Amino acid sequence: MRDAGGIGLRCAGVVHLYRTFEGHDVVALQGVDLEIQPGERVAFLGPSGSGKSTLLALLGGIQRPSAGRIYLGDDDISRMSERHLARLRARRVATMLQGATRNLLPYTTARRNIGFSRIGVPSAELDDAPTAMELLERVGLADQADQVVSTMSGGQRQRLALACAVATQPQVLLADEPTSQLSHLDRDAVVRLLHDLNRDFGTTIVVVTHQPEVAATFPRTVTMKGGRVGSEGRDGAEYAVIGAEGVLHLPSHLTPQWPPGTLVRIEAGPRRIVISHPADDTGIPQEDVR
Ligand SMILES: Nc1ncnc2c1ncn2[C@@H]1O[C@H](COP(=O)(O)OP(=O)(O)OP(=O)(O)O)[C@@H](O)[C@H]1O
Repeated sequence: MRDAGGIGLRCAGVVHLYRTFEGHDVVALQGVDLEIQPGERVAFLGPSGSGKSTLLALLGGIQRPSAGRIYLGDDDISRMSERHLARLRARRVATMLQGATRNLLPYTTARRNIGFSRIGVPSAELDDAPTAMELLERVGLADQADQVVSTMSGGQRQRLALACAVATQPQVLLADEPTSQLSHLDRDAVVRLLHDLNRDFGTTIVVVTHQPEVAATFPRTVTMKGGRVGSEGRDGAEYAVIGAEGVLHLPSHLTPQWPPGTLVRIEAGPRRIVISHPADDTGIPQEDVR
C-alpha cells in the first residue's frame, strides 16, 4: 500500500439542519469551527444527539452543510459539484458508517467486498494499491477470503469493513462507532488497526465513539455538546473551547461539581482566566482555565 499521506480538514461556521417528515427543522450543528491537521488522530465524543455523526457525514462529503464551509486540504467540499464529490468519496475520503453491515454486501465473500469497494476507481489509478489478499492479511482475515460476509462474526465484519474502507488508499478515514457492539478483544484489534494505518501511511483518522477506553487511545478528543464543539482533550490535558457569544462549556465530568446556574467569579489576565467559586473564601481557585 502506498503512503497516501494524510490531509487536513477544516470546518468554518458549520450549521446543519434536518427537515423532519412533519416539516419541522432540527438543528443538528449550530456553528462548528474545527481544524484537524494532516495525519492527526481524533476521537469525537459527546452525548447522544450532540451532532457527532452529522459532523462526520459532512466531513466525508456524504451530506452538505446547510451553512458554513468545510475544507479538505484547500478544497471547499461544501461547494463542490456532485461529480467531484463522488470522486473524492471514491478515493480521498473513506467513511465507515455506523454498523459494519451498512458498509458491506452480506451475501458475497470478503474478497469480493474488497473488489466492490474499488469499483468507482479507474484501474490505472490502482496500480500501486494492495491486492485484496494483502488487505485481508493486514486485518487478519486471510483465511476468511472466500467466506460469505453474513456468516462472519461481528469483529470479523468490522475488520473487513475497515479493509474495504482503506482499499482505495484514502487520505482521510472517518469511522462512526467502529467498535460498538464488539467484544473487548475485537474492539482492541480494530483500534490497533486504526492506529497502525495512521503510523504506516499517515492517514488522517477521525472516529466517533461512546467508549472512553477507545477515546483514551487517541491523542486528541473533541467533545460535542448541543451541536457545537464543547471541549477538547490533547495529550491528556483538558481544554474548553470559547464558542459564539463567549460561551464556555465545562467538560461534562465537572458538571456535578459546577452545575448549570452556578455563579462563579472571573479574574482575567492577559493569558490566564481564573474561575472560582464565590463560596470559596480561601481564595484558592477551584478551576483554572488557560
Ligand atoms: N435524518 C434526520 N432527520 C431528522 N433529524 C435528524 C436526522 N439525523 C439526525 N437528526 C437529529 O440531529 C441531531 C444530531 O444527530 P446526530 O446523529 O448527528 O448526533 P450523534 O451525536 O451522532 O448521536 P448518537 O450518538 O445518538 O449517534 C439529533 O437531534 C438528531 O435527532
